[in-house]
Amino acid sequence: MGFVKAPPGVVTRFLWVGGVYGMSMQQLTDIFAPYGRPTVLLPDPPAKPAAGKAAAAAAADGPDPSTPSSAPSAAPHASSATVPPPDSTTTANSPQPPAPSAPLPCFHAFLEFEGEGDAAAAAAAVPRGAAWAAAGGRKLAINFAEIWRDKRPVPRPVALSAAELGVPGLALALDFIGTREEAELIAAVDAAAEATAHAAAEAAAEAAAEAAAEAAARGVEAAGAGVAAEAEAATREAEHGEGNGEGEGSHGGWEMMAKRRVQHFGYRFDYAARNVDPRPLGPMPPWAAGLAERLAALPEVSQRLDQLTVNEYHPGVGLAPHVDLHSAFTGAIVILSAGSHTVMELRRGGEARALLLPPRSLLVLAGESRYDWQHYIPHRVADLVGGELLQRGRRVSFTFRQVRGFPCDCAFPTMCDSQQGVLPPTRISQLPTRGMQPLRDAAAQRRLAAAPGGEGLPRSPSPPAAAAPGEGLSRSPSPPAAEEPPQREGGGGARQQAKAAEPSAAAGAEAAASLAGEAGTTGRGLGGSNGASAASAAAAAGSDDEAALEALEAEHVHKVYDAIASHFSSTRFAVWPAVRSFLESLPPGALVADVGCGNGKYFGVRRDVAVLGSDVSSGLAQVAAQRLHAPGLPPSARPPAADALVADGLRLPYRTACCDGALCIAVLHHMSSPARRVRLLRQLLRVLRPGGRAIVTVWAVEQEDPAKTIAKWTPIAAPSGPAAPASAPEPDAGAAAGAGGVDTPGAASGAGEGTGPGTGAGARAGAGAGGADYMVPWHLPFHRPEASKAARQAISAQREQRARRQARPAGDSGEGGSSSEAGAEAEGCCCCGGGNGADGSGPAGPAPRVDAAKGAVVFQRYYHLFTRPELAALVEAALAAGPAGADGGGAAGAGAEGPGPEAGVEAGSGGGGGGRGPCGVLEDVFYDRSNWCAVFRRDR
Ligand SMILES: O=C(O)CCC(=O)C(=O)O
Ligand SMILES: [Fe+2]
Repeated sequence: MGFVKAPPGVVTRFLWVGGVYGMSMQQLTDIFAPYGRPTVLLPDPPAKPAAGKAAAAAAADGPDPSTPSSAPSAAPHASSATVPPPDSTTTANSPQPPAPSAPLPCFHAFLEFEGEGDAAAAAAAVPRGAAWAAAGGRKLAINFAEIWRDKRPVPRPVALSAAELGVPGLALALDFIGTREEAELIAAVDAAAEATAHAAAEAAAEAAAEAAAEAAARGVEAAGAGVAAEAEAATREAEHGEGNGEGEGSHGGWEMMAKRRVQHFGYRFDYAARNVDPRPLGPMPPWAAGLAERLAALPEVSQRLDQLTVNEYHPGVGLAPHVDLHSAFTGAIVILSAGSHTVMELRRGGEARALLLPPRSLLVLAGESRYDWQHYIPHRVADLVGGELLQRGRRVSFTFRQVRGFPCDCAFPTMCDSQQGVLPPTRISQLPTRGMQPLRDAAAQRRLAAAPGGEGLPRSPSPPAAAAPGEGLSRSPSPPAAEEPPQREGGGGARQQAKAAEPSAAAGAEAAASLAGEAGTTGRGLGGSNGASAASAAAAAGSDDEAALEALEAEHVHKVYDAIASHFSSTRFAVWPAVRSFLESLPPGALVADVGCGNGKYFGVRRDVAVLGSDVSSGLAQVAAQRLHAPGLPPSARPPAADALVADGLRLPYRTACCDGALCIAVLHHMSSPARRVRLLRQLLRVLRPGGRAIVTVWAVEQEDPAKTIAKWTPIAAPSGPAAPASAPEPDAGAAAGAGGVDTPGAASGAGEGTGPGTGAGARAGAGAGGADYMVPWHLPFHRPEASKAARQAISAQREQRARRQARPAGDSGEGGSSSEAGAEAEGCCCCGGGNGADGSGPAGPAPRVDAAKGAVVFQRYYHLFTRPELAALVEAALAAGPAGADGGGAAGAGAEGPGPEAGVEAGSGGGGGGRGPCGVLEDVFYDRSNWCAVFRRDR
């Protein structure tokens, strides 16, 4: 226990007084006597260099690098500022306390007062930075101090083998390489760094000459001088052979981190962005490639290793706790130690274990040890291992990994960034400006462009042409542009992302503040219910007003997915077993239409099947397209045989009968009327060839965890009455009914009446057999880059709506003025967009809103939840009606689909099969984790 300066703002009864050297204790007591006669406490004498400075360092291991220091902000001073506790101050370390009148041998002392008031008065009396007459003209520095209890951890026992450590998936091989190879490897990385530095210096010199010549030619002397000076600075920097610490890495060449240096080969890891730069750096040098191959062949590894990070640690330097980003690297992490031992610790939850990594040893982190435990190296100069003190020397570690192109699907979601695990931020990723500065000037850009292996390296070969899975398929008019990573100008895509993220957070905050202000004026809070204006959506949902339905879906499905595409995509990666087994049931070489493909997560599930993905949200189609051309894919990886385009599922731009299979996963529930659902299913039937099969999944009314789902959603009451109870007819009833044709969908709004065999009620069953409509929120966190735009839009939409409401004559609450919902809007609800009929602004239910408490922009998505019989009956109805266009003539062969044909069916013409009965069969309907799934086949 001792004392340290208190953090700013903390007032205690102790004062830290600097500048006391040569004063006596008596003098100090006298000066401060007017404020309560404090006791003077002296700090420890400086520690004697003992057998163990290192021993002390090892035993009093520095605080865990990841946890905030147990001492307050002045912890670095702890050892020098430490004094024994008051009762032993003058005995423990100073057996001969100085006489009261003897000059003090220390530069600072501590004063203990009776109470905080006395200490505060004394502190206030000391002139800041000026001579103080009462102290004999000395300048005293003054601060509050507080007791520091030494909470430094006792060093934990260090395991010597993987078995002893006992973390599954971890393997340690001792003496994996010999001393000669060890020396060669270290020499190779040093040489690589030197070569890079040299080349960069030459390039910089060239650039400097070029820039100066250019400037001189232009006769702009001043500018020329400026450019030349910059270029010269760049040369100097390059000559030092180190990056500028801002992550301008290259292929080889040391990058300076705070305390250690790193080099990257194959791909560069950007510590500021905390992600791998997807652009390959070029082939690894032979020494690294050879080693990578050898390691890859180990049974514990068994995977290609295409990325190498070399870390250099000097004694006292460690590494903060982290998991290697799941989404960036796949499979095992392989670490070869050279030059010196170190101790690596692994921790999970409150548990931590330490393992000795001797020089020349090989560590493999796989499975649980790689995905679920953080690893780190305590910052020490020596390690106490089995009672023996091992001094650390320069350690160079070689960490080999495989870059991953797709989100992680591991079984350890806690630490999985792909699965929304909470990754503690690293120090570097929190630095406010680092990694965001644009490259300073053209000369420096040229320098980087010219550096071998640097920014100017040719990009990975242009992505292979996407598979052309069918003849005569029309693509979206403008193929989706690759979204990320942006072209970077020396600064890197990650920097741009980081930059983009900053204003978004700011915009979020600004948005929140702005709304908070407005909330004040309306007298309403921010987080209110959406129920009020959800009713306006209900006016459209389930009705037969086609324009209103389209507008509802545009607002509450398409626009939302466009706005949240990349965030949504980051949460969608798990391949559903049911969909996988459906895909596996298809013949090799099958062509599959993935209608509403979202981020394209089913592309490539089967490498011998071509998937044609389409989505009405161009945002999601872009994400899916990016998957095909992802620069993150290692060059050797074959992209899946797939393509992505923007298309409306109700108007699929494909030839009739061209697909062997169809996926329609989590799409049908976004269709806002029974007729539109049947239309979508009939489109699937149309593109299937006879014998082709489809799987359709929808959200079920029977949610597995209703408290976390339905209870949080906003129900939309059907305009013509409440949804039917779940006691709907068994599928067979609907199936039987379906054979007789399809009723007018308008009739379906008579939902809840129940349907029975012989009523020809397939579509009617689809409408009302227990299903229910909801608005389901999506929270787009402020820190997402896309949140900035969304927040601004949400705010301006809300302002407009408010303005419209205010402009309305008093008492006019709109069309629905008599309803309580409209009433609520008329009061000026600021938490939801309202909008619809109430102010004639369109189809909207709740508009996106900024929720300051949740730190997110909240969107509302329209969903229709299904019962089993309802889904079954809907499919039966579509089978009975036949493929889209079958009854409308003409359109089917044209490869394009107008609304006409369905209109015929919807109008009740039914019997698309020309009275020949259903065109196929419903093979199965089953429940899978809150979803109903139907598999059906087209037979003719
Ligand atoms: O240097 C080491 O041993 C560990 C390196 C590491 O964990 C990393 O680079 O992610
Ligand atoms: Fe690591």
